[in-house]
Amino acid sequence: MLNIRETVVLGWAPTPTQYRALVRSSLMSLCNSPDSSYVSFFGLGSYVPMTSSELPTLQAIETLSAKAAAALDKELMSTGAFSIDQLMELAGLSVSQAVYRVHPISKGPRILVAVGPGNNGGDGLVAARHLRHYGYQPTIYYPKRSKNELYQRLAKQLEDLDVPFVDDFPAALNSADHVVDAIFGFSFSGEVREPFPAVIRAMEETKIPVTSVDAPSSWNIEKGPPTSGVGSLFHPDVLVSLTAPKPLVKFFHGRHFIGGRFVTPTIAKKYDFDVPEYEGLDQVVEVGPSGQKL
Ligand SMILES: NC(=O)C1=CN([C@@H]2O[C@H](COP(=O)(O)OP(=O)(O)OC[C@H]3O[C@@H](n4cnc5c(N)ncnc54)[C@H](O)[C@@H]3O)[C@@H](O)[C@H]2O)[C@H](O)CC1
Ligand SMILES: [K+]
Repeated sequence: MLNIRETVVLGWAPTPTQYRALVRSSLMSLCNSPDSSYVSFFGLGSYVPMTSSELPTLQAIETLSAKAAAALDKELMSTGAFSIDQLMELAGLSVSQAVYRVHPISKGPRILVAVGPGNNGGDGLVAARHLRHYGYQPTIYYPKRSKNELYQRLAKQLEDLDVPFVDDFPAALNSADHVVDAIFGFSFSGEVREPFPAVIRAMEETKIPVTSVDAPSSWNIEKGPPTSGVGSLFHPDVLVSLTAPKPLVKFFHGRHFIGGRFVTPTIAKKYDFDVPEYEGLDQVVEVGPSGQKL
């Protein structure tokens, strides 16, 4: 959409409704810009009478709390009639597509995937398989292997593709071109327990780009990065929010994608978020700071 200055230059006279939309979208981008003093400088809000509900808030992106995300997951697998395998396959496929977009093979094929003990880790295992089929060379760090049959099958599928599993994450980082952080998602809570503190520290310090699955691991789902200690300096370059962003996104400043193309309009309405506009075959949509499609 054109911004206010562009419309003035073009000499186009907007109708009151169009003007209102322009003011709103300009305010939205200004509010989300690092220099929000522009808002008062232009005094845009005073040109058109706007109700308080029309005025954008600083963080307009729609988010799902950890509790709501877990309830939604449960609902998809009960009334929604999905199996966990299906959801995880689509979640992992989304992650693989986001990695393909931000880190094409020409930037380096070696993808180190850090896999946690729960479903976030499962998304990472699925993403690694797709990345392998795209021609990348994934390596898996999976220190807390689950006995659950689903994860065992996902690991076997990778072994059958000769994808290596390694025990030393910091060492593996030395020969990686990109990292996928699939350690913890929306069920993470408290302080990071062993053996993951060293892994989070390595991701804090590395210069290699990191893509986090659903949440930067170690961040509180509502409050973002810990104020001190492990994870307080962890700022991944890319985040793939699954189904809908979690509240922690307001602390995230990198490239942000939404994936998990399986939500029905009815479920989205019930949980009060919009399904993003996926294009064509895409399993991810890149969004800006206020959740708008880029
Ligand atoms: N609908 C969707 O969008 C889907 C998302 N998926 C992914 O699933 C995760 C949530 O998975 P869940 O199994 O509930 O939990 P996590 O993977 O986040 O982690 C649980 C795991 O971690 C351990 N743990 C928790 N806190 C700590 C800690 N402080 N230190 C060490 N370990 C910890 C806990 O014991 C468990 O073992 C979601 O984010 C998406 O990525 C689904 O794949 C598909 C549907
Ligand atoms: K993660």
